[in-house]
Amino acid sequence: MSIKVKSLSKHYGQQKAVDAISFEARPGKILGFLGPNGAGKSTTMKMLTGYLAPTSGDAEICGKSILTENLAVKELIGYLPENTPLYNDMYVREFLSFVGETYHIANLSHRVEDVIKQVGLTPEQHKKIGMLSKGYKQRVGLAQAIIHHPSVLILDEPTSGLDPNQLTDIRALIKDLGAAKTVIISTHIMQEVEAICDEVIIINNGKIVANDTISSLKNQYKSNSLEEIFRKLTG
Ligand SMILES: Nc1ncnc2c1ncn2[C@@H]1O[C@H](COP(=O)(O)OP(=O)(O)OP(=O)(O)O)[C@@H](O)[C@H]1O
Repeated sequence: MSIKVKSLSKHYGQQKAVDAISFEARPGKILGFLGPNGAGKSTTMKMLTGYLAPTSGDAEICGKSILTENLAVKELIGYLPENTPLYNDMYVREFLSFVGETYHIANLSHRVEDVIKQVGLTPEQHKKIGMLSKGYKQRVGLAQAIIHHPSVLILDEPTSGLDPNQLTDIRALIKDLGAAKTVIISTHIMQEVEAICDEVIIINNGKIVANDTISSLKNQYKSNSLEEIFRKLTG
């Protein structure tokens, strides 16, 4: 298992944003992390990536604890946060080199070259990040998430606000990356889940209400519509 979440919680005052959730994720699978607004998806992702300390519980990323091996965990994970914060005044290559340096990547200029190709940034590679369209900014976000060859990718709504062409490209890229890595992706687009995810977790009010493959959820709820199942479990 490359991700093992053990009774993880985050409380904000009285509110249990994430309430003792446990789940596992393995390599070669894309796990869809679904739930209504405010369900606790981003909070969970921030805890797994070491950006937010849990109130209780723990998680292991490739055997390393998020509580005690925070630095090792950051090296194992590529993270694309919601509303990707990027340095708008930096050029694409400059930014990716900067990120690469923080990971002490050998042959960095080659790696930057490769990652630019991989995410389809070649035509825009000489621009400042602030000049890029949303879809290309998202590609820069993905590039910074994969530059250090992480085993685990955590992507928080990576396709929100993209046009249909960009959407197709980014989904294909995520699917491609998912072949060798463990990928967790949060999204509100059920079509996307059907297109790229192998398994789904549905979270509601900080608790897991479903954790299964799409086909077995459909069987269990006797419905062919993931949207309908989502509404049933979270409405
Ligand atoms: N820093 C914070 N302080 C207080 N409450 C917070 C904080 N961050 C998140 N919350 C609350 O925790 C709950 C879970 O938020 P979270 O952002 O994890 O939800 P989400 O499932 O990612 O939602 P969305 O789909 O809208 O992105 C929400 O009720 C939110 O208001």
